[in-house]
Amino acid sequence: MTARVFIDGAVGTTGLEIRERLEGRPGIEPIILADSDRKDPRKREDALNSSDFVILCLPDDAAREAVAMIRNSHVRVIDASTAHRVAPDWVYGFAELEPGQAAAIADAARVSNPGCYPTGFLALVRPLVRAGLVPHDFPFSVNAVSGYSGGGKSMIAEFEDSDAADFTQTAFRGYGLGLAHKHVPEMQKHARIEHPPIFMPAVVRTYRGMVVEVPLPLHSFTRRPSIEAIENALRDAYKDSPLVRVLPADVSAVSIEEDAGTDRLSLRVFGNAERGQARLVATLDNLGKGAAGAAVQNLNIMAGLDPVAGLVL
Ligand SMILES: NC(=O)C1=CN([C@@H]2O[C@H](COP(=O)(O)OP(=O)(O)OC[C@H]3O[C@@H](n4cnc5c(N)ncnc54)[C@H](OP(=O)(O)O)[C@@H]3O)[C@@H](O)[C@H]2O)C=CC1
Ligand SMILES: CC(=O)N[C@@H](CCC(=O)OP(=O)(O)O)C(=O)O
Repeated sequence: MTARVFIDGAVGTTGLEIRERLEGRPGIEPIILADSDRKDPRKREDALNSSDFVILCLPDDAAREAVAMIRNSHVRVIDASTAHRVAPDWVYGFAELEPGQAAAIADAARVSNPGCYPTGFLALVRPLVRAGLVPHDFPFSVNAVSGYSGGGKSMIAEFEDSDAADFTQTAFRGYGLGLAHKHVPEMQKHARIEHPPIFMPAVVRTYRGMVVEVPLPLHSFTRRPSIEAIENALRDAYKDSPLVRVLPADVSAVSIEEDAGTDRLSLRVFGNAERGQARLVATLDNLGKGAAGAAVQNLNIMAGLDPVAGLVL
């Protein structure tokens, strides 16, 4: 059976990447509206109600609007936006996050794709909290840098189009300074931690890629876990995953390009045993496992296909 997949927002940054991953795949028929129709509410409503799957690659408000337009109970939705990531009636689309999560996604009618930064943070910390190695009331902090495609078409123009009103030549820009970034509730909820993490994001002058870091003062924890225990917990959590890799910390530097252009997520545990300090580092592509790769992985799981079909490993 061929699955009809409507991509709403197909000419946006994430939508285009999803199309690339679905093109020419057996068992999948992508539905894309013509440029003249793609914002026509009637045409969208028709497409939203006549597909097997809908992937929303829209700003949050437009994603909420699209969900409200769906009347056909057969239609299953994957939302790439922030709109439903902490909604209780949506399944969180991070297959590797919990035992049983892939099965929940496979059965779900509504799946919310994780945010790009939370993907790195949650992959690093959730297994440690689950195993009791880090207390659930620990005051986490997260440092992260992203390529500018993370901000979609408008941020791409800001960095590339010298005619854009907000054109910038900056190399590094820290933001989220009010500590109210839209990804924080999602990080807190799905890590199952007591306090919102202090999130320190930055955007840098490269198109795609991310480095997400979490520092851990192991000496301050009652169980004072070793660096090896932390790394082993992560290895154990992802031992069956083709996309999430735990790599040895045998490098002297980590670069943002490391997983750019792929759908992988790489984790490393650096540290200083004597000082009882660890530095957890995740690399990924904001448009790969951080967006389009995760959406296609979720579609594969929901449609009963090979979970990594169409993905770049
Ligand atoms: N970029 C990234 O790395 C990531 C993005 N996401 C999320 O994915 C979603 C899409 O982001 P991204 O692709 O970056 O954004 P873009 O701005 O690049 O693309 C959004 C697309 O949606 C279209 N659109 C806006 N409103 C409507 C509407 N009412 N009806 C139909 N189409 C509409 C836009 O049209 P037009 O072309 O005319 O502007 C545009 O093509 C967002 O919610 C974002 O938060 C999630 C993870 C990572
Ligand atoms: C560099 C940059 O600006 N990034 C975006 C997040 C990108 C993203 O993934 O947004 P969603 O997951 O919420 O869709 C931001 O910080 O708002």
